[in-house]
Amino acid sequence: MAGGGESVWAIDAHELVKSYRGRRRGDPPIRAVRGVSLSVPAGTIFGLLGPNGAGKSTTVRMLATLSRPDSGSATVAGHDLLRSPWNVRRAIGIVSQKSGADLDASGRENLLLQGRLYGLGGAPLARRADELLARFDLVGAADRLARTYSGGMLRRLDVAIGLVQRPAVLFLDEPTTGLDPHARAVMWDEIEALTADGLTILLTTHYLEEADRLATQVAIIDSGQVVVEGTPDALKSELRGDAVDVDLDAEPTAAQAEDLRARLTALPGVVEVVFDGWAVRTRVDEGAAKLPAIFAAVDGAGLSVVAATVARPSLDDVYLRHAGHRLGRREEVA
Ligand SMILES: Nc1ncnc2c1ncn2[C@@H]1O[C@H](COP(=O)(O)OP(=O)(O)OP(=O)(O)O)[C@@H](O)[C@H]1O
Repeated sequence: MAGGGESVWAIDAHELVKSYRGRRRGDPPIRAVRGVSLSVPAGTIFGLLGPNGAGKSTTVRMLATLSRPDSGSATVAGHDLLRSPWNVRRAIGIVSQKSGADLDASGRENLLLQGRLYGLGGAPLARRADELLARFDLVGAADRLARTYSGGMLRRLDVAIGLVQRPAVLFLDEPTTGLDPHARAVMWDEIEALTADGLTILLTTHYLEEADRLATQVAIIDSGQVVVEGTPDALKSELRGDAVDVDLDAEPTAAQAEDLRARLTALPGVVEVVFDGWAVRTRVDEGAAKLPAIFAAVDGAGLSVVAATVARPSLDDVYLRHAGHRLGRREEVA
């Protein structure tokens, strides 16, 4: 018997495939997910990243039993997705991007309603609701209609609703889209704290910094396939060197650019030089230590430095390298 909890993997998916019918008759099928495999250790946060249409939602919908894979297999919380979908359903919580809260009910009522859907009731459910209201800092607003909540409060209520039945695995779809920076930081702390109780979270996000901050492991998905997977640090350390950007006092002429490129590439540790208008962007091993030599090269080419920055490669750079383009971000809706 497949019991929840004993498996090392909270989610173990192999070669999931899903196509949709084309929009019109005769259109080829849309291959939304083309062989996605994921292994998520219990008690960790796994970040699924990718642009619009990459196949993230389809992957999550399959793992959450909301859509049947064309082929492939998976276990979620130790239960086989295809053979025991009801067991999977009982072991998971889903927080979609669109709020699932009833705006005409209070926060507390929303939690009680969700609990009843899962067959809970009486004093244990009332206690669970109180516990979640306290955990998500909603005690003061517990008996107010959800429609009076701020965006951050509503998102916290959404997560609380997803947790009423104590799931082993929580699917969190873009939990901070549309939140202001303060509300986002609060939400990040809340999400991080959830894993302390052993909860496993599959987080889909457009924010690379969100995945970097929260996820133990990330997978970048593009055109229905995982293009790269690893810990944020391992992925970033694959990119050699620091990003050293130097703003110049003028756009270099072709001769100056050529001269500067030669001077820079002659320096030990410089692995890339790109001219970009009035700036020169370089990737340099131990970038901070090389700044004086870089400044001297700029001087030598007859140019002056206006400003310079040294940064470690970000998950953004990793994404660019593997997906071949920057991750498009959605407009923020406050
Ligand atoms: N029900 C559907 N019928 C037809 N095509 C669909 C359906 N759902 C998704 N698709 C298509 O499948 C592909 C993958 O979509 P999916 O929603 O999984 O991507 P996503 O990475 O979640 O994108 P987003 O970030 O926009 O939610 C897209 O080309 C999309 O248009």
